Amino acid sequence: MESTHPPKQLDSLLSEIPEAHVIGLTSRPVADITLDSRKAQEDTLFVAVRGTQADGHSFIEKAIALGANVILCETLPAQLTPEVTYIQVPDSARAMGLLASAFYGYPSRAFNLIGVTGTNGKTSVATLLFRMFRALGYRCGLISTVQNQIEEEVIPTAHTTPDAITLNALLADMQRQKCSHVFMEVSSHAVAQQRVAGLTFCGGIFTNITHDHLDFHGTFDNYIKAKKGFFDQLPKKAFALVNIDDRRGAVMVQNTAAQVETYSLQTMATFKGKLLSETLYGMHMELNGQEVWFRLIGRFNAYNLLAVYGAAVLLGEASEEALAVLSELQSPPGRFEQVPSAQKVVGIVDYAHTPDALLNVLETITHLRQGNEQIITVVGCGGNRDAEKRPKMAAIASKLSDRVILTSDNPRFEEPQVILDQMLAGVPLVDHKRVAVVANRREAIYQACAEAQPGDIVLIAGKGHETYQEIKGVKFDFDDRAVLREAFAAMGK
Ligand SMILES: CC(=O)N[C@H]1[C@@H](OP(=O)(O)OP(=O)(O)OC[C@H]2O[C@@H](n3ccc(=O)[nH]c3=O)[C@H](O)[C@@H]2O)O[C@H](CO)[C@@H](O)[C@@H]1O[C@H](C)C(=O)N[C@@H](C)C(=O)N[C@H](CCC(=O)O)C(=O)O
Ligand SMILES: Nc1ncnc2c1ncn2[C@@H]1O[C@H](COP(=O)(O)OP(=O)(O)OP(=O)(O)O)[C@@H](O)[C@H]1O
Ligand SMILES: N[C@H](CCC[C@H](N)C(=O)O)C(=O)O
Ligand SMILES: [Mg+2]
Repeated sequence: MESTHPPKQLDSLLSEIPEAHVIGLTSRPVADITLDSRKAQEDTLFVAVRGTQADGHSFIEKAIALGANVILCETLPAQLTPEVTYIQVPDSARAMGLLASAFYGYPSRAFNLIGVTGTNGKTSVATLLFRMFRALGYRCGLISTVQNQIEEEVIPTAHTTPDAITLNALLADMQRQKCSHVFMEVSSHAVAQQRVAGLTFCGGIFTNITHDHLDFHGTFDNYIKAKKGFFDQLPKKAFALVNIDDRRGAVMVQNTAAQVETYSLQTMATFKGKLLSETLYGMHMELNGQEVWFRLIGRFNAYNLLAVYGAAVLLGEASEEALAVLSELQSPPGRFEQVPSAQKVVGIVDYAHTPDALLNVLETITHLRQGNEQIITVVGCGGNRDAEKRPKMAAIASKLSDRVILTSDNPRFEEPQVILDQMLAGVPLVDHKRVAVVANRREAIYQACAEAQPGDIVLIAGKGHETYQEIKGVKFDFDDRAVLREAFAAMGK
């Protein structure tokens, strides 16, 4: 994002990073901060970060050639350019977070900032909170996988949690637009890469942790550490609201300074819920003794609703009013989104792209099925992402569906057939006869519709709200909901 912010003096920023070793002038203007050398301009501060593909340190000269006057780095170049100021720090990503926050005038201190972390449920919880607080009359901001939003204004995004500079620029916009509450997803990548360093949160929420992103974190322990890192950073005044039914819930908050509060469907907790009954249209729950009907379904959504309710109460909202608003809210786009058909086939598009999410969604569908209707699942796994989840997701799909069509998700730079072979390897031999492989996602959805009889349930999993399919660096238009609707119509279903 290009900065529209007034220049700052470097001196005033340096107090954020007392550990820094500085070479060169410190009384000079900083017009912008960037971590991409290609975006450097006159008076830009360039941050050299070691990434997964490249080392930002190798682009220092390029940034200077484009006008960068300050370099923030971990290792000094062998040759220093005389007119340039070098700031050497042990962790440039972390220093960047602190500087970005100061550069934009500490926007996160201007409102209530709530971060949501966990493998699944972040978008659901953050979006429900955003919609709920707007309905309660507050001016709100949202930072999520689907989109960023300031009140009515939608700002497209490519990340769940943007980099520290983009993020602080966005938060500064939210401050300018007088938001009082901002709800954001905090991905594990974001914590590991220090994208949220320097932000002041007034609350953190932990939904759950299950298998995902082992390609990036290496081990499950590292993945847990990344998520826990978020709670370790919370200030004393903040709340840390955790799902205590998750095995790792207690670990998340063992070193936090924040006030710990819990939610649960199973045990004593600050916010205790019970799922009383559910249909395809909603569920009936008890929350701290109050019975409420919600428009969302699935036990996983009972957890999400508890988290949202708990956060609202911790933010000072009256319990009855909060529940009244919450009971009217619909699921976010692509989360258990139903696509109706004339012949009463039940179409469901869901963003389940982890083993746990797929299991939850299929268990919910199994629980809701009335009799002999078939469950037909179309699912794939993304390329250039965790490969270990592929056989697991296929195994879950084949165990809990009558018919499975394995297909492509976003292949990115991988060969679709290689991903499909890895998925198929997880399907027990006895189940192979119920599993088809159709690499083309559109054809796979059409095949599922062709096989569906009235009353059957067709689940299209993995891409939810996404409106593209990414193949070899190109994003082609593709929307599961539109294709499913089109397939139903084409077949007169
Ligand atoms: C794995 C990962 O998180 N990658 C992110 C990371 O890129 P990277 O570490 O690979 O960067 P790199 O290409 O190695 O380059 C290193 C540094 O050199 C710089 N560079 C590079 C080239 C050049 O000419 N000049 C230059 O200065 C780059 O700007 C970068 O600072 O930093 C980049 C800049 O912030 C991100 O855009 C990029 O996101 C990529 C596109 C991505 O796909 N990320 C996904 C995995 C992600 O972050 N997902 C999470 C959500 C996951 C979830 O919860 O399900 C998210 O929060 O979105
Ligand atoms: N609390 C939950 N527990 C387990 N599964 C959930 C939960 N909430 C949602 N899901 C499932 O996970 C999918 C993704 O949900 P959501 O988008 O809210 O998660 P997320 O954490 O934001 O994911 P991402 O990491 O991609 O940002 C949903 O489509 C649903 O299948
Ligand atoms: N935030 C997740 C989204 C995965 C969505 C799925 N459709 C895929 O492309 O793998 C990721 O970047 O891993
Ligand atoms: Mg999300």
